[in-house]
Amino acid sequence: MLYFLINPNAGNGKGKRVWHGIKHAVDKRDEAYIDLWTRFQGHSEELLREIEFQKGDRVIVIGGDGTVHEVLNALAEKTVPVGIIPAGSGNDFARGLKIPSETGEALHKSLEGNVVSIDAGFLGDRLFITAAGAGFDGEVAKITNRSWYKKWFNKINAGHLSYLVSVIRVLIGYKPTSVTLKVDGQSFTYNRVWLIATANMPFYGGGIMICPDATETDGKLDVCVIHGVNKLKAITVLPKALKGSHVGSKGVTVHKGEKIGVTSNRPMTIQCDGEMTGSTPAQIRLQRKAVMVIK
Ligand SMILES: Nc1ncnc2c1ncn2[C@@H]1O[C@H](COP(=O)(O)OP(=O)(O)OP(=O)(O)O)[C@@H](O)[C@H]1O
Repeated sequence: MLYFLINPNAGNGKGKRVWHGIKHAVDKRDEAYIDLWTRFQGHSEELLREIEFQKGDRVIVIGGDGTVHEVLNALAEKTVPVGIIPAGSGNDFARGLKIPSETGEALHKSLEGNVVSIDAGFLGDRLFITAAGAGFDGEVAKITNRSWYKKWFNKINAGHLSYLVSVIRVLIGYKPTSVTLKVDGQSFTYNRVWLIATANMPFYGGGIMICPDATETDGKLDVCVIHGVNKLKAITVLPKALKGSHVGSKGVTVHKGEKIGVTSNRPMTIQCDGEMTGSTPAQIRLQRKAVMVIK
């Protein structure tokens, strides 16, 4: 069975529009399908956990990173391949997998693409697929998801600008803190830490290439620490991250590992796949080949 999991409100209504745009093509195919519609946060997980999947079943998500995050959490223990038709405002998961942003092409890819197993990160028992970040990016995720302007920017198809506005807002009041980072048992202490991003895939925050070398099949998490710089310098580092050219700059250190521990002097807000998920201290680990995706 083919399951379409649709978040109608992803991308401020784009999810619904995308489904209506492809329904005719889906109906014309021979394969039976069921369309599942999410109604609230967490609903994807409820819907999918009720299904007894059979061999050969697939789930195609129409939504953004938040919906993908929920779907993969529900399917982590199961061998059900997941395709994606991007309909959110950030779509970092689709971008990282090089899924076309054009709906028809993404549908074709979801139906005919290759099934591959990819790694996932875990913060406790919560799975993340793109990145988990503590500090500055956690605050940005928190205020973006609560903001009035996210809807507004989505309406004009400029979802990434919501993150940019939030970055500026957080930058004004953010106070960096000292952090002890443990990477596979080795300890590192950093002062004036702005953020620690633990990435399974290169992009987060709507196209920011925070860990350009992160690969979802290498059995490692890439950890980017931005530290030891004042606000003025941090302002110059952050825009470089849009292209991944911040790596190598003063105040940017990258590690790779499977088990990451973060403790900080002041609690740092944590986001997983763009959703606020608590605060430090945190234990993060990589699980190899944890989920199956279609790409
Ligand atoms: N019917 C619904 N109404 C409101 N929110 C919903 C609904 N269905 C799911 N959600 C929640 O909407 C949130 C945002 O969804 P999603 O991340 O897919 O879209 P987005 O925020 O526009 O895109 P992105 O995360 O890529 O920026 C998710 O946390 C999801 O649980």
